[in-house]
Amino acid sequence: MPEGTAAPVITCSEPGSFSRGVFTERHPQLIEQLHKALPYGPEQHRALDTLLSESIHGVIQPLAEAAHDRDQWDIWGQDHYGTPWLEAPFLWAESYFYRRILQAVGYFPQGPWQGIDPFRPLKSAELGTPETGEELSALDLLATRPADEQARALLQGSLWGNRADLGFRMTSAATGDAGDSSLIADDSGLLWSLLPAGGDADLCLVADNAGRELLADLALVDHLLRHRHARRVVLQLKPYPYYVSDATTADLIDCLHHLLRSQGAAAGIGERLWTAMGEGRLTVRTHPFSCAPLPYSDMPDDLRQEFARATLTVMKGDLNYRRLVGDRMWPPTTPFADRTAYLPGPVAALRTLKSDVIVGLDQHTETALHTAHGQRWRTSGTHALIQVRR
Ligand SMILES: O=P(O)(O)OC[C@@]1(O)O[C@H](CO)[C@@H](O)[C@@H]1O
Repeated sequence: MPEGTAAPVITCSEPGSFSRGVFTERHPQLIEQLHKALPYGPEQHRALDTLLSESIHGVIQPLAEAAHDRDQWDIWGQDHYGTPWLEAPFLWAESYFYRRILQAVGYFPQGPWQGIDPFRPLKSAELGTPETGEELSALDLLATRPADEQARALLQGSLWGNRADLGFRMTSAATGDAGDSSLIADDSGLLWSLLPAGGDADLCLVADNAGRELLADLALVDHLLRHRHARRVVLQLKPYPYYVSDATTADLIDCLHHLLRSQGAAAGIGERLWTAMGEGRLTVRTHPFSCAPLPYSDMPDDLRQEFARATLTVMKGDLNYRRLVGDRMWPPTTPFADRTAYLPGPVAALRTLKSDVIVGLDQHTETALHTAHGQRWRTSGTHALIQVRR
């Protein structure tokens, strides 16, 4: 297939497709939750409902005249404004939907709601769940195991932590698929060969969700720094709330406080990471492109240079995967290395499968998955992958 163009772009136009269900089933539930999450006034409630109705039945409207990023979105949206939401590229439309939620609740303009994350109540609730507590307690036992066993377990924790995505769980709870988990591609050996213990690696971790997933990522980062699998870690977070539970700096701080308030091994992780930030061994970046409705192949030069400096870039989660390989219906056997060749430096994807995009499988694996699960394995979050290109 010719580079980058031939596979169909995923849109929401097909009735019954996963992407259409995100707009027609998941988003109404999300807006319902947002109405209840914070004591919004009538204007905010109205704006949320108007957005929902526009996104299902209407055409894409531009951002408000006064929006600080109106010019940027006018460029990104020039091919899409005025067309039905459900016909626009899924990646573009979903990303813009989240930007419009922020407009509806008044997140950016000066005023009483400036900077109030509409998703924060959902994210905070997750940090207090018994499941989160159990996962942190399990770190005590893990700490008694040999370092390489800990490393492998923490990598798996970070990978499967991606299933704890709040947007995804709105529609997955009813599917009953949760027990059927498996790893459909496992390049973890290659990943560890790029991050040997006692080495000098610079790791760039492009984070995904806050809460449980970020806690698992932080436990992994702590181990990598402690055992010198990495000399320095750059953690890329979102500059503002996005895709329900995507991690911002505020979410990182919440997670660090949560770790510090915990008992045992978890508290130690919090303390070491706090120190590592103070010493510059763990740094945080919030590049505006992290919330762009575009694939990483369109990234600006400064971000490209950031990835080029890293010994390894690890991209967490489903959305990052869509942006990394392109949100298209690729033949599943398309090589991962081909789809990521544009990215300077080695890259790893750690992802549970929650959308239709998939590359890098061998024919036998794809056939077996299809025979056992139909198309559900692509979107149900029951399967995961670790794919690495050196
Ligand atoms: O990036 P994440 O958190 O792993 O997943 C984001 C996600 O829930 O959002 C999209 C649908 O809303 C899907 O691509 C994906 O399942």
